[in-house]
Amino acid sequence: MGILEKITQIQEELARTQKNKATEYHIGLLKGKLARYRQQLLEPPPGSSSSPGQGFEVSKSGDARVALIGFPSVGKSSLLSKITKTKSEVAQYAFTTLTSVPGVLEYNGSEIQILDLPGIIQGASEGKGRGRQVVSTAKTADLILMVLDATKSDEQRAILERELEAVGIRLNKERPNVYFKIKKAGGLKFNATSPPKYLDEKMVGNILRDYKIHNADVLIRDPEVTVEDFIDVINANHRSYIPCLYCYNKIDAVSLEETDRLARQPNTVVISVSMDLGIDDLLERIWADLSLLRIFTKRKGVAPNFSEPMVIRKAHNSIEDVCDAIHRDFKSKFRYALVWGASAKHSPQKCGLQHLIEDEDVVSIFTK
Ligand SMILES: Nc1nc2c(ncn2[C@@H]2O[C@H](COP(=O)(O)OP(=O)(O)OP(=O)(O)O)[C@@H](O)[C@H]2O)c(=O)[nH]1
Ligand SMILES: [K+]
Ligand SMILES: [Mg+2]
Repeated sequence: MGILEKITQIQEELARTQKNKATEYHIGLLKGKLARYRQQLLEPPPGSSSSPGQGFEVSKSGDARVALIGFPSVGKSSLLSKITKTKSEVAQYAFTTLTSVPGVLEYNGSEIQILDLPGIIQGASEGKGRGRQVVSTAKTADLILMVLDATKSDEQRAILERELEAVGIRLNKERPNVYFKIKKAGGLKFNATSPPKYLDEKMVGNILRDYKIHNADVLIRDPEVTVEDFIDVINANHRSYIPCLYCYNKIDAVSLEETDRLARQPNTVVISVSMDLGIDDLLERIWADLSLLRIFTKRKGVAPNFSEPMVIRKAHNSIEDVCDAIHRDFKSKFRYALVWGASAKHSPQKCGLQHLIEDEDVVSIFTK
């Protein structure tokens, strides 16, 4: 039996198994198997050196990467052509775009790479169309912009989410708070900081055995961790946690009421590329969701250049991170920094490597 059939078989079994206390261990095991087979499906065939995304790779450039993901003809290429200087072919027929087309969005002094991609359809993660390459490319993005057609049914959103889920992408989700370490001996050591609601030692042991893992330390640090989350922890190397912004295009073709309903969904923006509606709002949201910070570096006696910020990630916002971004061994020469702006208690504040900066701070670094 091929992997695809095995996957279908498990999905069918999951669908017909009633969820209750007696079946929960079996369901957990099935979910673990399903994740294992999906992973095999994504691995390149033995002997080939090609990665699943091959043919699509565009080198990363700029401060961050945004991937446009959506069904055919929702307006991905129209959007790329609108917000960057790149012109990607636009047409009424599906699958106009056949490869990845990069463009550069200049925003807040930063350069954001926008990747226009072919449309994907249901079954993409299993290899339909160019789906596999598209979803693998999505994995490399700092933000997924899911482009949806406001005139189409609500179902499109859920179908696309499932396709991305199937290749190990987790949208708008934190990595599960679980400590997991495979050992050489000692059996399973299962602990939890407070009683987990959806997991226990037997469940975890069953799933791990199916993965042929017999010795491991498991510490569940969050009682809300589910079976799916735990399976993600086992497969951590193949999981990407990526923010997703849902963007409904073509609102010119639906009623105001419908536009309003769509706009109220979480993490959602509504636009019309052809009527130029909502584009500024979209760019603002892209910027916010990328969690980037601008800092202006200043040399002694010279005013900072406010048109050319240095762009770093909010999650890595110490002076040490700034040094690392300038040069690999810059911090070995570091003496102190002077900081002006929101993060400074007084202006300027003299700071060490651990100081955390905020958006639009001005920083002067003094070296040995
Ligand atoms: N009504 C309306 N039509 C739009 C809008 N934006 C794009 N379109 C039309 O939608 C069709 C598809 O646009 P594309 O940009 O080629 O769509 P795509 O998502 O790149 O399509 P594929 O590359 O085939 O996946 C074209 O006929 C566009 O003119 C919009 O805001 N409103
Ligand atoms: K099209
Ligand atoms: Mg296109």
